[in-house]
Amino acid sequence: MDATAQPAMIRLSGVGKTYADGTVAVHELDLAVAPGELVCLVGPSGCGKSTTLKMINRLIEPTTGTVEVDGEDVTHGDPVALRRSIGYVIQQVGLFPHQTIETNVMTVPLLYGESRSTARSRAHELMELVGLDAATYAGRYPHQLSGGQRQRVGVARALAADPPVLLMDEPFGAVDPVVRVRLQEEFKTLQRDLGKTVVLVTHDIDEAVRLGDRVAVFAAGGRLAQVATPAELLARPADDYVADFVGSTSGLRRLTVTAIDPDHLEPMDGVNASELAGVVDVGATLEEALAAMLRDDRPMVGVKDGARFVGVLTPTGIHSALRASLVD
Ligand SMILES: Nc1ncnc2c1ncn2[C@@H]1O[C@H](COP(=O)(O)OP(=O)(O)OP(=O)(O)O)[C@@H](O)[C@H]1O
Repeated sequence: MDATAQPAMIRLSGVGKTYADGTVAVHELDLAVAPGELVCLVGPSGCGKSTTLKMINRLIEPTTGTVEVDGEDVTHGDPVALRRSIGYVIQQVGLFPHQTIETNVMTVPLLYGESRSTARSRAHELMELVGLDAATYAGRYPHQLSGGQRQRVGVARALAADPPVLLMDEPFGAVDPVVRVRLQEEFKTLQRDLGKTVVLVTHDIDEAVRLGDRVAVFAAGGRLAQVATPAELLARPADDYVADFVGSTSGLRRLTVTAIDPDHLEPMDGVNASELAGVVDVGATLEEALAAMLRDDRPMVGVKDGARFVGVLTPTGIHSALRASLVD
């Protein structure tokens, strides 16, 4: 995408960062993030992802280029006001250890001058929003929560000021893989519902393609190798570096990001319902359809559009859909 042409909530133009010791952390980066979009920055360790994120909220000042948030050049404003308008979630959540969860989440509303009772009810509302039962957890201390629950509190606290923009640095990095996938799915739904603009740093390509509307792949020296939708990135990596980074299992990952296409369904006629491995919605991914077939050990899954059956999907249909996504 041309970083100067589209409407953007966040626009980085020619942004570079060279540290005092001469390390080029980010090199002439152009990236525009649309309102409500979730863009993942992914790449190996040390390629400038965190530096990029911190230049958006001015925890780090760029050496070159401009950073705009909602049309304002952030280098000209007050950095404290800027940081209040941008939620920031990091891996080690940074909760206050000697304060209860409720007090941790109330910090931001109180900073904004809310009364204690309004701040408390806002904190409870936010806890429920991220899937934590306020009655159970409000009075607990951070060490009495699991890693995944602490991460939820971190997200609740970042949402407390209702910022239009959230920056997240490896937000799900500290939790085990099973909890991680659940948090990712819940976060994606929450982000869609709230319409926040999100830039999320991860080194995990699976997380990036699962969560991102678009994925920006970084290479050493803070060079942007490709920005694309997950499906495009997996089907058409821009060069050998990206192809290698998305890996030899990119075919499997494409199952996760490719939706069922009604053109690849077979008619329902003559199919006995007992032959079906359940029913999925036409908006489901190929991964969900294949998972249903493997789970029930049946070679086809029914596909519904609302209440209406639109056909059945077989492994051959999945194969055709994957091939078609390569030539689209
Ligand atoms: N204060 C600093 N002074 C000098 N070099 C730095 C400084 N901070 C970061 N760097 C270097 O800048 C480069 C980019 O670092 P950055 O933290 O942005 O990478 P990253 O992609 O987020 O890495 P990771 O995935 O390991 O967190 C690295 O080579 C790092 O060593």
